[in-house]
Amino acid sequence: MRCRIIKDFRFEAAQTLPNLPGHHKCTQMHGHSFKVEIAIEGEVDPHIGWVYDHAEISKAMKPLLDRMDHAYLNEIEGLENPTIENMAAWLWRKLSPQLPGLCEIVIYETPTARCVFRGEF
Ligand SMILES: Nc1nc2c(c(=O)[nH]1)N=C([C@H](O)[C@H](O)COP(=O)(O)OP(=O)(O)OP(=O)(O)O)CN2
Ligand SMILES: [Zn+2]
Repeated sequence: MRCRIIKDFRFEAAQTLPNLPGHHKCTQMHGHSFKVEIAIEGEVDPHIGWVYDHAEISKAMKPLLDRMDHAYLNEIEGLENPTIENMAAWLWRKLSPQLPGLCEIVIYETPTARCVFRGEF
């Protein structure tokens, strides 16, 4: 049996988007309450009854959340231009070596705006 497991995370962070035209409001520093969904797909172990412990996802995310939460994202190496698209790609590069079956990362920067990334570089 194959299943997709999804774990949600939240963090608060500040950002500017430096590559936008100067008149764009997002060139000003501002903050978001980000939500991240990490999805893993795989075979369910027939004895244990799970793909793998979703605590493994939390473990892999912890150092990344520690860096991003209440941070100015632009100061993090690789996030100098922290659009949600670039943030999703950054997370993918960090997580994929540790999380077999990683299949989708969704980042919400507001309740109505999100990016879905499936590892297609
Ligand atoms: N494709 C992307 N578009 C935008 C991004 C992004 O990362 N990828 N980011 C932003 C800014 O971060 C901005 O702060 C988003 O804030 P928001 O209030 O959602 O901006 P809007 O004016 O577009 O939202 P409304 O719901 O229309 O008020 C912008 N775009
Ligand atoms: Zn923003």
